[in-house]
Amino acid sequence: MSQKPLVLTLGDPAGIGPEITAKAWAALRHQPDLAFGLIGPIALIKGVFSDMDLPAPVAVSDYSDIPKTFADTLPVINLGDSPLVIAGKPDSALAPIITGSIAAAVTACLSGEAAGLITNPIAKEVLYKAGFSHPGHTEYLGELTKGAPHSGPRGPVMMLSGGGLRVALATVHLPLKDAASTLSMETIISTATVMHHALIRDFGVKNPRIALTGLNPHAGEGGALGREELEIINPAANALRSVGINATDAKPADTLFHAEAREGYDAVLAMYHDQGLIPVKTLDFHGGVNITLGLPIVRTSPDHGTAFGIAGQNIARADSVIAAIKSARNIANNRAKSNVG
Ligand SMILES: NC(=O)c1ccc[n+]([C@@H]2O[C@H](COP(=O)([O-])OP(=O)(O)OC[C@H]3O[C@@H](n4cnc5c(N)ncnc54)[C@H](O)[C@@H]3O)[C@@H](O)[C@H]2O)c1
Ligand SMILES: N[C@H](C(=O)O)[C@H](O)COP(=O)(O)O
Repeated sequence: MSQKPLVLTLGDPAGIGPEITAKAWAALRHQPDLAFGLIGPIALIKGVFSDMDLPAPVAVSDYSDIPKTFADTLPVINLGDSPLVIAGKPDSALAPIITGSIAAAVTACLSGEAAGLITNPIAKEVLYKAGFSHPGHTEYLGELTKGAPHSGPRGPVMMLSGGGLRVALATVHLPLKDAASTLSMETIISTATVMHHALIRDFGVKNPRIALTGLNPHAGEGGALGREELEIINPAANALRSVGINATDAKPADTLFHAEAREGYDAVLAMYHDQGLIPVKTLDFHGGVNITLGLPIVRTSPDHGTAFGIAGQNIARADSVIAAIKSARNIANNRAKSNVG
C-alpha cells in the first residue's frame, strides 16, 4: 500500500493541537504505516514534548525522512519562527502560520510527497478576525485543490464518521435560518453524487445506500409541516435514483439514526450542520472523524475543536486525532487500490 507518510497540520497552537499531537505520536510511534510529520514551527511543539518527557521533535527537510524518523521522535517540517503562543489564549496574529501549515500540507499531498493530511483544530472566529474568507478547512481545502486533477465528482463535502454512522451535510457553516432557503435540488444532487463515489472509492462500499433526511419535523408530515421534502428533497432523490444512485426520499431525522436504521444505510445526507453532527458526536465524540469528500487529496480531522478552555492542562484526549490519522491511512490505501484496479 501507499508508503508515503501522512502530514498533520498545526491547527491553532493556542488550542489543544500541540498536546494531542504529542499524545498521538506517543501512541502511534511504533506503527510505521501511520507515520506522520507535523508541519509548523518546531519551537511551538518542543515544550509540550518536554512536559510529557517525550524525546524532542526533530526538524526534517524532506517528507521522505518522516518514516525514517517516526519511531524515534516526531518529525517536523519546520515553518520557522512563530509569534508567542499562550495556551488557551487565541491570537489572530497566529493566522499566517495556521493557514500556512494547511497550505504546505496540501502542496505535499498534491505533489505526492504525502499520502494524506490530517488537520489539527482551528478556531474559525480567530481566523475570520484575521481576514480568512472561508467558512472553515473544508472550503479552504476546496479552494486550494480546485485546479488539481481529480477523478470523480468534485466536492468538497463534509462527512462525519463515528458511532457506526457516516453523515454528510447538504448545508454546512451558515446561519440556521438560511439553511432552509439555501437548500436546493442541485446541492442535494451534487452532494449525494460525491458521497456515492467516495463511498465506493474511499470506503470500499460496493453498492452505497444513502438515506436523505427531511428538513422539517417528521419529514414535513406529507406537506402539513413544511414542503421542502415534497418540492426539493424528494425530487432530488428521484433524480439521483434515475442515474443509479441509491438515495431514499426524505426520512424523519429523529428516527433515522437509531440502530436498526443505521444498519439499513451506508451513509446519511443531513440537511444542516447540527442535524447531522449531533448524533455522531453524541454517539462517539472521542472516536468521531471529520472527512472531506470529493477532493484530489485525502483529508481527515478530529471531530472536535480547539478546546481553549482545557488547552495547556495536558488533559485533552487524542482519541479523535488518532482515529483521524487511521482513517486517512485507510482512505489513502483504498485510493491506491482503486487507482491500480
Ligand atoms: N476540526 C476543527 O477544526 C473543528 C471542529 C469543531 C469545532 N472547531 C472550532 O473550535 C472552536 C471551539 O469549538 P467548540 O467549543 O464548539 O468545540 P470543542 O470541540 O472545541 O469543545 C467542546 C467541548 O469538548 C471538550 N473537548 C474538545 N476536544 C476534546 C478533547 N480532545 N479531549 C477532551 N475534551 C475535549 C472541550 O473542552 C469542550 O468542553 C470553535 O471556533 C469551532 O469553530 C473546529
Ligand atoms: N463542522 C466541523 C465539526 O463540527 O467538526 C468543524 O467546524 C470543522 O469544519 P472544517 O473541517 O471545515 O474546519
